[in-house]
Amino acid sequence: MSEVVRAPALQGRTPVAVAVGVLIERDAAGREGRFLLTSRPQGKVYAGHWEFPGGKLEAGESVEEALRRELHEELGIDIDVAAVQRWKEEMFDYPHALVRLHFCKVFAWRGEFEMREAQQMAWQTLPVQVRPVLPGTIPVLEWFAQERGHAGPTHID
Ligand SMILES: Nc1nc2c([nH]c(=O)n2[C@H]2C[C@H](O)[C@@H](COP(=O)(O)OP(=O)(O)OP(=O)(O)O)O2)c(=O)[nH]1
Repeated sequence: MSEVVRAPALQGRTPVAVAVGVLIERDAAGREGRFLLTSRPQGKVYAGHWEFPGGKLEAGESVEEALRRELHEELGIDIDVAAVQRWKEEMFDYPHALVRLHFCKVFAWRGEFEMREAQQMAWQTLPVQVRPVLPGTIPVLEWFAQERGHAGPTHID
């Protein structure tokens, strides 16, 4: 994926805004544990690559509203917009699009997981065992490594 640029020269292009949900399990003491990855469905770019669930904002939507809609559409779960915690933003220049990823932490959801786009899901810790991971997902794994004091690889190439 050498053509993917993490810090692009923008050249006047407007990035596509994407809301990304980092669903994290917490223990009784509030310590963060496993996080959810899903595979990109067939028919999409990077089909089969693992990522955090989410998708593009529609007109007039906030990041939180888009995330609520996407998680419902893709996974069948419901979240409260007010409980979404903005975490980080990252821009990626893919061959198919320039995207601005709005990564949000989500700790609470309702409903049973249902893979509505025939994707797969996997609860993971570092190092991530599923592969291949989408390039735009790797920074998140690095942020987790920093937060958690994890040394060594974050995923398998
Ligand atoms: N969902 C998600 N998208 C990511 C991540 N990292 C990353 O670079 N992306 C990129 C891939 C895509 O170019 C874009 C998300 O677009 P998408 O095609 O999944 O969005 P969508 O569900 O709205 O798709 P569609 O309606 O256009 O079919 O963001 C990530 O961790 N999660």
